[in-house]
Amino acid sequence: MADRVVTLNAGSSSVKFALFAADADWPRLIVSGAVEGLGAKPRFRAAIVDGDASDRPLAAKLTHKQAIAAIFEWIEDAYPAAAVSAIGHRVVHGGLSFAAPIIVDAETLAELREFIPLAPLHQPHNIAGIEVARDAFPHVPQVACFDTAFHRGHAFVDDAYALPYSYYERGLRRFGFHGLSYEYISRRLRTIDPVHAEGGVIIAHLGNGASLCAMKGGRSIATSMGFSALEGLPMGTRCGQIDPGLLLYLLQSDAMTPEELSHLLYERSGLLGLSGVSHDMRTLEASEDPRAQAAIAYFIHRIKMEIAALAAAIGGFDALVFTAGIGEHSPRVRAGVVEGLGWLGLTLDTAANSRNDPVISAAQSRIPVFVTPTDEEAMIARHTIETAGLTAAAR
Ligand SMILES: Nc1ncnc2c1ncn2[C@@H]1O[C@H](COP(=O)(O)OP(=O)(O)O)[C@@H](O)[C@H]1O
Ligand SMILES: CC(=O)OP(=O)(O)O
Ligand SMILES: [Mg+2]
Repeated sequence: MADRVVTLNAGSSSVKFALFAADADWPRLIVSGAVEGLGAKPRFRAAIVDGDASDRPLAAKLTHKQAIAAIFEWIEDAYPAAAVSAIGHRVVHGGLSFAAPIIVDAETLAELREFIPLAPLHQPHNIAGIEVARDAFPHVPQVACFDTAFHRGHAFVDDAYALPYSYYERGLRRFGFHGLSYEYISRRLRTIDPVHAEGGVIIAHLGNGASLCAMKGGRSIATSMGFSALEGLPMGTRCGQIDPGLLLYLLQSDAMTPEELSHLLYERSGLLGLSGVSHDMRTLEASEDPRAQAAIAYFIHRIKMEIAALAAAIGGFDALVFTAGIGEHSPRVRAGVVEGLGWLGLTLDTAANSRNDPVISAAQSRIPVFVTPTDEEAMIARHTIETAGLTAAAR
């Protein structure tokens, strides 16, 4: 039987998982699922490809570790014969040290813990995933796949903050995130539109976390996120671009503690903070509250501004791609962005946009606009198969 690979993608309130077979040119999905609603009303759901689906509530106070343990129990129950050959983890921060996927050992795990303050919504849960997986499958390689890796190799001007140079040398620089998603889209675009894929491409990954990536020849040149996953676009609960002077003001004049400030910026800001209604775009779009509408308008405005800035970083672009929850499913946000960039030569096909078609630009648009579903799980599986050396055995 072909090797089996499990992937884990642990975020602030959910843990997504998947089981893949390593028996083709590209990982073949067998089952995908998630524990969602952690901290509120957690649910477990799983769907077997061409098979049954399950969806059930879980205990209210479930921790991330317990959620991950429940996922492994389910996999072992559902697939007792499926020897798992490797487990791949999305790890959002790899700092300066990790520019490619690696098999995790005790030393790397200790190093990954050092990045927890740089990604407090993700890194602790990513590490918990590795720990639980190691306990459940002690003899199976655990592969860490980094969100930051795709962006390593940026030029100094796209990597630096204008602090004293010694800070740059210490690693206080712009890392960028969502790299597994960008890498996947970069590969997909090569099959969808090979000509434009080699040119300047801007990808808008608009999910709960949101960022933009400017690529050339399929490689990341610049991105809107920086040292942490706070910079750039406003997000579900994160602030995005902000004046550092304002943070100093909150620390000094409001006497906020660093913990309070962190909570404000990561969990009480963004769409939730502006609207006072929700972090969730679907809820905001359905709301008649003027603040919900203002939050959407702000989101669209910042996306337009950041796209124009990234366009300057790569000397103009030949294609725009929308992906992730909002990018794939919100005609309203995409219309706001594309119509707002009409001066750059983008023209929307309104009907195609309302259908979430793969191409939403009009025939006369100078720049084509795509809607492409992302697949971080498949990218993790691919890296895991390669890093754990399963490819040759599987083919
Ligand atoms: N049909 C839709 N219309 C508008 N927004 C949507 C739709 N479906 C999903 N979204 C939004 O996508 C976001 C979640 O994106 P997703 O990529 O799943 O996030 P995560 O970062 O948790 O992986 C939420 O704001 C959600 O409301
Ligand atoms: C890095 C990041 O923001 O990830 P997510 O979109 O999964 O929250
Ligand atoms: Mg995500």
